[in-house]
Amino acid sequence: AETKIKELAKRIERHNRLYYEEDRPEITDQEYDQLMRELIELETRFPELASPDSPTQRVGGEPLPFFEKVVHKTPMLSLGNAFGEADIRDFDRRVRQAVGNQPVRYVAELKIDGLAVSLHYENGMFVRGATRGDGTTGEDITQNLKTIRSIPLKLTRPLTLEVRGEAYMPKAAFEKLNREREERGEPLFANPRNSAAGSLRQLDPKIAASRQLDTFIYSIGELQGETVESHSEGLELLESLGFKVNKERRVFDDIEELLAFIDSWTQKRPSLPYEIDGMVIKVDSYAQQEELGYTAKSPRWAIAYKFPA
Ligand SMILES: COc1nc2nc(N)nc(N)c2nc1C
Repeated sequence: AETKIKELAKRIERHNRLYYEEDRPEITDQEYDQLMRELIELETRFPELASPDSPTQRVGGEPLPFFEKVVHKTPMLSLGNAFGEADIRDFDRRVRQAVGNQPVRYVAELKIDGLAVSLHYENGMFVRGATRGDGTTGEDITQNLKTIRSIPLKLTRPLTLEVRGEAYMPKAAFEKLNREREERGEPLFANPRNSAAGSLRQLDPKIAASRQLDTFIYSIGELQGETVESHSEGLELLESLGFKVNKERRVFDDIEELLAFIDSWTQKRPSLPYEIDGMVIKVDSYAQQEELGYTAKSPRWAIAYKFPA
């Protein structure tokens, strides 16, 4: 049975890759569902042979009676806001003052309009995921997060770490979901952010599994034994570990070019397949981030530029 389970899992993973990443499935949905049913049946008969990163984890198990609480090891902070160019220049001035006029490199990233989540891995295995909650205590939504295919169940290396990012619903999935709800006479979701939040707060993971949710990971927590000097390197490491990291990020040594980049995204925003509500600008150097530190609720080394509503 063990070889059968391993072989079935491999076949299903290959079909997942063909379907989700290369968009060229080789088998019909019915054949795929048959393979999945076989694997679920074998894992039910031999639970000790079911691996935690089995593709059956993606379909969601039994509904939970309630969500456990999770106390975040380090609080999930919010970002200070900038509403215009002047605020960004003020931020830049404050940063340069605080680091004693060393050269400063920034990373500018898209600010995805979704739900902040924290993902905890032990020896490379996804063990727990939680919502931000009030920043200190969130809800354990591990079962729901396991159904999001862009969240790796097993990293490419057996590292123990925590990462944070945004879970979101692509615009197309949001529109399709609302069309289906309209046909069923159900209330519509107001926007992709609400539908992502609503989907991840369901006690029944099969609902989250049906909602085509996705993620972009944007920060890496404490990490033993790795020497990563900057945020941009951290994002490269996250990609190499198997996380989905947004590609529309760029580093800047010059604030004028950064401002032009922000302007360009203000224009290009409608063309994105997901909603963003701004940009996030971060000091790239971890050493400088340390020097800058935090206020009671936000890092001094980052700021969120909010697009005009
Ligand atoms: C460092 O803290 C953060 N970084 C972020 N980065 C991006 N791209 N998007 C966010 N929403 C975000 N939020 C926080 C609290």
